[in-house]
Amino acid sequence: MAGPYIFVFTGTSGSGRKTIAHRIGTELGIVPVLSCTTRKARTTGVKNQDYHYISRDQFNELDGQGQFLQTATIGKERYGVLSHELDRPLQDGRHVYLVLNSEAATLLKKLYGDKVIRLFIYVDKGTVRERLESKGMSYDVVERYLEQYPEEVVYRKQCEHVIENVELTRTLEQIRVAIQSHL
Ligand SMILES: Nc1nc2c(ncn2[C@@H]2O[C@H](COP(=O)(O)OP(=O)(O)O)[C@@H](O)[C@H]2O)c(=O)[nH]1
Ligand SMILES: Nc1ncnc2c1ncn2[C@@H]1O[C@H](COP(=O)(O)OP(=O)(O)O)[C@@H](O)[C@H]1O
Repeated sequence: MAGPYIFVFTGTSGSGRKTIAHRIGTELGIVPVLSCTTRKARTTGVKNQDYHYISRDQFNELDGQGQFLQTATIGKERYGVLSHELDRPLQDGRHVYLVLNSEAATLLKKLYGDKVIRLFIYVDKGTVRERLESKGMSYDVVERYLEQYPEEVVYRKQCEHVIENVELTRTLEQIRVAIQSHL
């Protein structure tokens, strides 16, 4: 078996990256590496599945100790991946997956090279709005996602796989095939 690989789910916000990543990760036994965030959990997500939700003080303490591989400030909130959470499973020879924006995906690619496989997930803007509004996502978040869309969508050109998430079952099948082509 090749690897271990770092599968990075990236793409446009609200396209289904977290949903798809956790479904496929669980199915294929790939280790999730969750980011820490200072943002509050949303009622529309599965708490503790998406992030390690920590306080700003905790974040600053970990940051001061140099424990993060990288950090980002998005809006008013901070995000970061703990180095040991990524390196430990890799040292054990286990494949991992993360859900990250393009900035963090690019950094991982620079650091880990061919080990990193980026899966770019997207849907059109109208679908983002429709899906998120129907799930009760706040107006502000939906607007922010739509505003970021033009900037985020161009990153697909640099990713190893690009998949439009129209129908979930079909998307999962496409992702499964993409991942298994590396294993
Ligand atoms: N640069 C960076 N981005 C991250 C990290 N963790 C998560 N992200 C991305 O930052 C964005 C966070 O925005 P947010 O509105 O909270 O979106 P959501 O968590 O995807 O619903 C998403 O695109 C995440 O994939 C990280 O450690 N570093
Ligand atoms: N193929 C799909 N069809 C309909 N709804 C979907 C599909 N994929 C994901 N969703 C829903 O879209 C919303 C956004 O998904 P999420 O995984 O949070 O996206 P992201 O992580 O890219 O922001 C969630 O409510 C999720 O259940």
